[in-house]
Amino acid sequence: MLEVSEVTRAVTLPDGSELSILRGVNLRVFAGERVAILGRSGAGKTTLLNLLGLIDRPTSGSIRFRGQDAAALSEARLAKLRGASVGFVFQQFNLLENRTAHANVVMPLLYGSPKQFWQRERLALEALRAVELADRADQLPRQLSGGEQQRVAIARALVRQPALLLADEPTGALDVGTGQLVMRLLARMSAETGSALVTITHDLFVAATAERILLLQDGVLRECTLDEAEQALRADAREREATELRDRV
Ligand SMILES: Nc1ncnc2c1ncn2[C@@H]1O[C@H](COP(=O)(O)OP(=O)(O)OP(=O)(O)O)[C@@H](O)[C@H]1O
Repeated sequence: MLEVSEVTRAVTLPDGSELSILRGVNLRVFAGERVAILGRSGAGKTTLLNLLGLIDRPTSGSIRFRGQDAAALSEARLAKLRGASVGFVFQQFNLLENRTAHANVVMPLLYGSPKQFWQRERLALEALRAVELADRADQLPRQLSGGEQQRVAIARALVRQPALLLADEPTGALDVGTGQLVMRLLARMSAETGSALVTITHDLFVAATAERILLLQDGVLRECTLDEAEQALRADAREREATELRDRV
């Protein structure tokens, strides 16, 4: 479904030097799979998410999405593919504040197929029912708890039945218990809809809910067990602490 080969991403800093963020990322995600990408702060997780979600283009390497080479598509075709095939869930929910839960979920359907457009009211209500929030459809985000807002965001992400659901620190703004409920809901929804779920996180508990764990470190991705990921993150943290101490003295 998604095939990433030897992808690099570099940015030019204000002083003219190049910062190499991703140095040769390889990844295959199959339909319906649940994958976690784990990495410490600054490892390049958001940079990678923007590439997987067809928001940015790589500096080099290739991204194939459902058999199509992303590099060969115009901006307009890429945006169309993204709208139809990728759903996003963010740490801060990103709901429109002055729109009801139902109106938020309707939003992506305004840009959908003619059938999705004409059936938008019903489809949005069904999506809210799937996350058990149909009875809160007419409420504004501020009238909902954090966990409920994230469930609305999940309904919005899935309402066009995307092949890929990308979740960026989806539990980051929630307490532990609510975060677990949200992760269980994401796993259930991905199983029910057949969407692949790629969750980007620095939280080992969140990563533990995936079928496959990949660690982003030194600009590359490698598959690992939860124990290996934990050790690598600990070693990273120790190294950073030592550097900070050295810089202070
Ligand atoms: N456009 C840019 N210009 C300069 N530096 C950038 C740019 N984009 C990313 N970076 C740097 O690249 C590194 C990776 O950034 P990124 O946001 O992808 O990390 P992350 O793993 O998502 O971090 P966090 O978990 O803290 O959000 C960081 O050091 C960041 O400062």
